[in-house]
Amino acid sequence: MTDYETRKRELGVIDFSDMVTNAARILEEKPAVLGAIMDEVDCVIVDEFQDTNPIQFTFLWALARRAKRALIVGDTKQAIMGFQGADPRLTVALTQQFETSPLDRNWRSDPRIMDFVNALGPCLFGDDYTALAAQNAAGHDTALEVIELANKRGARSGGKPQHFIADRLLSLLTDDQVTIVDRHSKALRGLEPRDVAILCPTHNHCASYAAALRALGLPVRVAEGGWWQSKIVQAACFALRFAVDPADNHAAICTATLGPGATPLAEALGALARNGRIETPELAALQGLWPDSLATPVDRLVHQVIQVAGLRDWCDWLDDPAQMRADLLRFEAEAAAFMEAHRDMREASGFYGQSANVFLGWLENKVGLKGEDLRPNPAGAEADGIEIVTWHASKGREWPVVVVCGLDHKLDPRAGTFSTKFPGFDDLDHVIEEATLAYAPDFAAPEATARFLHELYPESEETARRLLYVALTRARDRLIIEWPQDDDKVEPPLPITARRLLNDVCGIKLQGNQITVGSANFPSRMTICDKEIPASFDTEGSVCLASSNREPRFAIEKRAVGSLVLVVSPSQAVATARPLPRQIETRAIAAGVRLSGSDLAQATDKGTAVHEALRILLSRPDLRDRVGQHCRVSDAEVQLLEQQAQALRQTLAELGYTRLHIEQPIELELADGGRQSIIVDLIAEGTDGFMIVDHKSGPVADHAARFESYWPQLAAYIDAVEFKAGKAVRSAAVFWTETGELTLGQVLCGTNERSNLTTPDWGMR
Ligand SMILES: Nc1ncnc2c1ncn2[C@@H]1O[C@H](COP(=O)(O)OP(=O)(O)OP(=O)(O)O)[C@@H](O)[C@H]1O
Repeated sequence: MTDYETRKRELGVIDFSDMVTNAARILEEKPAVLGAIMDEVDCVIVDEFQDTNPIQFTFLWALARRAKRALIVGDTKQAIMGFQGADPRLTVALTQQFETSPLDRNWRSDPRIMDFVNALGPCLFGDDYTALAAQNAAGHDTALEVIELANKRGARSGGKPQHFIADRLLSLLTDDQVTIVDRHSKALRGLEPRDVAILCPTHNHCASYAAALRALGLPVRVAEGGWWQSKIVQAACFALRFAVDPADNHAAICTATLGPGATPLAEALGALARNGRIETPELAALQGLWPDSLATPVDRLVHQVIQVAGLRDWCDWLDDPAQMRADLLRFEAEAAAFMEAHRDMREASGFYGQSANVFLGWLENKVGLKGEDLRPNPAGAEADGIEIVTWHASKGREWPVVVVCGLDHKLDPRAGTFSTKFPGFDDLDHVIEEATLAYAPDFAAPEATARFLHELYPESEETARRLLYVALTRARDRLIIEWPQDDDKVEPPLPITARRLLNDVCGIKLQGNQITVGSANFPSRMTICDKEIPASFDTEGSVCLASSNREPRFAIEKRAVGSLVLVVSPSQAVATARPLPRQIETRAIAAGVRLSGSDLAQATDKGTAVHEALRILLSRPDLRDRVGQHCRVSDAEVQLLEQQAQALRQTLAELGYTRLHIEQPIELELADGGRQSIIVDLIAEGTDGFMIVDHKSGPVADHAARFESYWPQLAAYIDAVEFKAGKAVRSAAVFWTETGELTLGQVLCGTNERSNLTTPDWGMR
């Protein structure tokens, strides 16, 4: 661990837990920082407090205890993140030391579900359990249901639990009599797949239930995250990183080992150690994209990377090729979205520039937001499907109909895992200082492992109780419990399962059409399953809920897709009908600026900074003092850019253009059905026409030749400006920021006709 810490320091990097610990340390050691933050905060609110681990707590506590007001919301009954170091005793300690106001009402569930949960509560949590009074009226339909399985989950023949659940959901969804209360209108309406969730203990369970539902043509949303971690997406990310920085060894190793070549890790590391480089065809092809990759727009670069690394073909060799292709398509779509996202929007969320690394940071940030990591469904039109989530991921969520599955899953402590131990929580200011890390070793001899695991059983059982509580409290209208066969194990240690908790701890009994808990009876619909696979699976495919052939109620309506609209960017135009100006002259108008800041490593970042600085200096010279910090450029550079802005203004005025339109957006519909969305850096307006100026931040040697190569782009701007403004563009210019020169030419054609406005010829430049 010490070596790890030292190495991190040497490399100047931090890991995820450092982010929280360092932040907490800064607040502790630098009162001025804490003061500056707290000056801006009126109230600190922490939700889902029971899942806060003590490291996070130290950070949040530093804020909360100095806040003018603090509100902490949590429920120890739902503390299920122990594996991340959360300790429910922290919540208990807090409730003992501060004023609390218990929540004793429930606005979610049908009272018949709540009565059942309230009967189980004291069995699971003892006297600490506060019954929640249901606030909603009882519905008209069944609220509790049990599906009792005849087979054990592992039985080799007959139907599996997922078949019976899928079969039951199919009948519910095709029965017009089944209704639920619409959350918004409060009116009764028919049940739809999106109203239903299946809660499973593990991701593997989720996958098997999804497969069974799909086999019956039921639409499914496996709401587990995983797109970002999908093999193809990770491979694409690393390949992209490598394409913009072939010296990035980490990206090289990951691309070589993850990607199509599947080089063994030892081999890749060996090659790196011996030769300082790994040689694979993919890496060679990716390296070939460099250094052009630094200046290629990200969406185009992503496309090139996928092509040269052969990622699309590789999908066919992976498990679930359709899913992989869908994942990869989303990656491409995200690159396009990144390019299209308005610069201000990106910058507002802290992402400057358009480089590949900024894109990956932007994407990672986006994926981290709730609900953004879902994998696209390869079949499409599944957004309205039945959701399948783990018990853990169901926390905080709710659905009209919830099926709780996998009560037979073992929740025993596991060997080879770490846990955090805290001696006490009396002194909330110093909880972390006494903490220790405990490890449950995994020995070859099971009895040796068992000795260590033995003492973890009580804690695991507590967690199992809370997990069960979370799962049972997600339903609004109908709670369906899959009731597995017992495992028949009688010798201790008995496995910890939710089923055993319900049987042995709560004393649940299933009798006739009711569930009995102690002396209380709860009416419930009982289905006692056969051993055989349900008949609906014999006629596989004949049920017409398949995504391509589903009734409109189950899917997005089927309709012809209109012809695609081409969105065109003039910077990609490679040809124009407009003749090149006959005379092209270049004038030096100011000193050149070449940004040197290490913050702006990529060519595109530098270009963005120059454009942004000129935009501000031309349109809001009064904000000059804030340009340096905003654009991450030095004072000396701001001064040069300011001189350039003044020189531009003056030169344009001398040419007769006194009114400037800075970064003018223009949106056009083209005659051939395309759309053009452009931003012209500078449109200068004079009495009898316009001059357009485009800033270029790269080096320039042959001005006239470069002007000519940009001419299709400038011509597209001219067309657009003439069409929108109805006045002629008299001249066009490129302002080379690196040299402070202006290259300009007289525009030869007159006012454009709308019919002339067509998609510029574009392709790979
Ligand atoms: N005062 C209220 N009036 C009507 N409906 C409410 C009210 N408060 C909450 N609800 C509804 O009750 C449901 C549960 O609310 P919410 O998710 O905030 O509860 P919670 O305490 O966070 O639940 P849990 O911790 O079990 O996930 C939601 O559908 C919410 O819209």
